[in-house]
Amino acid sequence: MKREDVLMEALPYIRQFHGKTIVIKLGGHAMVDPAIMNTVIEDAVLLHYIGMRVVLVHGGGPEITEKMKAMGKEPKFVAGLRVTDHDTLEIAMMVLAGKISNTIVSLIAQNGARGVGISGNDGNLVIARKMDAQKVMIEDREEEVDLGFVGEIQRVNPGLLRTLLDSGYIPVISPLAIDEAANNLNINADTMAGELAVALDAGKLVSLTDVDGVMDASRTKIYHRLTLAEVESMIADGTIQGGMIPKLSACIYASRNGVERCHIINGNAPHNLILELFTDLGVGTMIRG
Ligand SMILES: Nc1ncnc2c1ncn2[C@@H]1O[C@H](COP(=O)(O)OP(=O)(O)O)[C@@H](O)[C@H]1O
Ligand SMILES: CC(=O)N[C@@H](CCC(=O)OP(=O)(O)O)C(=O)O
Repeated sequence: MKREDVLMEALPYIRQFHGKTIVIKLGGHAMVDPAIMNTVIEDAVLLHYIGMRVVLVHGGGPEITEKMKAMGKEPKFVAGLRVTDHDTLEIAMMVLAGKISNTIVSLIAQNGARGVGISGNDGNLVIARKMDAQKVMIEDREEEVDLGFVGEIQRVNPGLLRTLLDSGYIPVISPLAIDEAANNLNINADTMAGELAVALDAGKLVSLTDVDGVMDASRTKIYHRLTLAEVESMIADGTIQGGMIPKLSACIYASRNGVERCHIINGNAPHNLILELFTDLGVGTMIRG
């Protein structure tokens, strides 16, 4: 393709996205290589400079798991959610709101923009309640498992985010929330990103992970376009599993509540974010209602 054709393909998208809000979720599995992570932030800063209102929500599951193991704790997940006791919550807060948030904010500064790291508990941004015990099958019996300090989001007060965006900052959000009694709660980062996208009337929700997009059951074929009905049937028949479930549940929720497009892309290949947004075919999976 000629260089001018590349630009011409991108220009209509640049015009279309100007002024729109985009919530970008950086999965823990998409933040393993610092050099590629830098290209993701380069892309996010580019989107900011072409006039998009960029909000970053980060995960950090693998790093929380690593720190738990180093402290002799065995991580446990139920339906993709981490069982979070008091010590695990402290580790999650250190890793998410401490190390990862600060790393992303520095990368934004290195790329010439201004990031502000906040958690869902800052300024009562995200109010949650402790999630009810979940039913799981253990051998042949159904048992209830208490997830501990894991939150179910009740409401979002996006005023603080709007103020930051209006002032030209890129907010970087850690997936923690606060309950009515001011306890901190651990939230799945994809769920958090979906809720924030809806609260901000975002045009787009993009989730960066470690696979190219939503794949078939044999994990050999990627789907570039999926409808909500197709996603629901792939969850029901078990094609979509594990950490992909909260990701796609967030897409379903966001799409049903006004977010125009949701994308799942691989964050481990350089510049996939702009390739997905500014090319006709894209590189990952785009979901629409
Ligand atoms: N149908 C599917 N297509 C692609 N990946 C899937 C699918 N079902 C389950 N997965 C798994 O979901 C994982 C991504 O979720 P997760 O590990 O939670 O990532 P992240 O830390 O980026 O949020 C993939 O690595 C893959 O193993
Ligand atoms: C309740 C719950 O599961 N919280 C997640 C928060 C981080 C996260 O979601 O990170 P990824 O996006 O990298 O998976 C956890 O503790 O792992």
